[in-house]
Amino acid sequence: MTEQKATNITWHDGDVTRADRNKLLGQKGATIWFTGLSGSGKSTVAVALEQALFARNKLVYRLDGDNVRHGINKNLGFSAEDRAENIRRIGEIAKLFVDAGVIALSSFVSPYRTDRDLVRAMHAESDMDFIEVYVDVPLAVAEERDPKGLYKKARAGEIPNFTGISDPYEAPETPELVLKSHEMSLEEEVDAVIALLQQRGILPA
Ligand SMILES: Nc1ncnc2c1ncn2[C@@H]1O[C@H](COP(=O)(O)OS(=O)(=O)O)[C@@H](OP(=O)(O)O)[C@H]1O
Ligand SMILES: Nc1ncnc2c1ncn2[C@@H]1O[C@H](COP(=O)(O)OP(=O)(O)O)[C@@H](O)[C@H]1O
Repeated sequence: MTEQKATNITWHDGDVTRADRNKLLGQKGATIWFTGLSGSGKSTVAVALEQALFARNKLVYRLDGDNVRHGINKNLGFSAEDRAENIRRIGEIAKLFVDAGVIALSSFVSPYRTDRDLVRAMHAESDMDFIEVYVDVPLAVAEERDPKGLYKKARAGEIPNFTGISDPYEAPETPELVLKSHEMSLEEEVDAVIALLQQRGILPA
């Protein structure tokens, strides 16, 4: 992919600030970033959390493969370079949601530490909350679940560069939260995220 640097471009500030939008919505935008193997439970937890937050009158939006890899990132595959660009763009999109005052729930394998750390740094640069949640299951559990039948195909050599089988997954070293979805119920996972958001002042106690 040819990289074009942004030159001769000036940021144009508006009169309505992020703080104004947060005040209007009565909430603070933040990114909750789920990472883990395919089949670890990222989407399942994000869907349940979305419902729990919405029930608390919070404006929340999920970013996942369906609305990203089928749309804005449909030109990207699964090489390390394409995954990096996938995650960079998703990081930028999540930031737009946070700037709008929304709680963004992002569920991507995001297997490389440097890619996730870049997104973390992008948020820090703009003074935005970034909560990394590692959905941690042994490969054997994810493979046994195989909700989309992809592990079977990967083992048969039909999917190259499949995370956990023929491609690496670099576990987070200091995530804000670890959810062992093979040892916790879905309800316990949602409660754990909500408790953390309360602790961080993103949700009222
Ligand atoms: N080679 C390979 N490796 C891993 N996953 C693969 C691959 N090919 C297709 N899939 C399916 O695509 C989903 C992963 O896409 P992501 O955008 O989350 O990947 S990444 O963050 O860019 O690594 C992943 O979705 P989830 O199962 O929801 O995690 C898979 O269903
Ligand atoms: N405690 C749990 N948390 C999340 N998912 C679970 C749990 N127990 C079983 N599962 C199952 O594991 C699978 C996880 O799939 P999915 O959420 O699509 O994973 P991912 O988005 O990480 O690929 C689903 O079939 C889900 O029902």
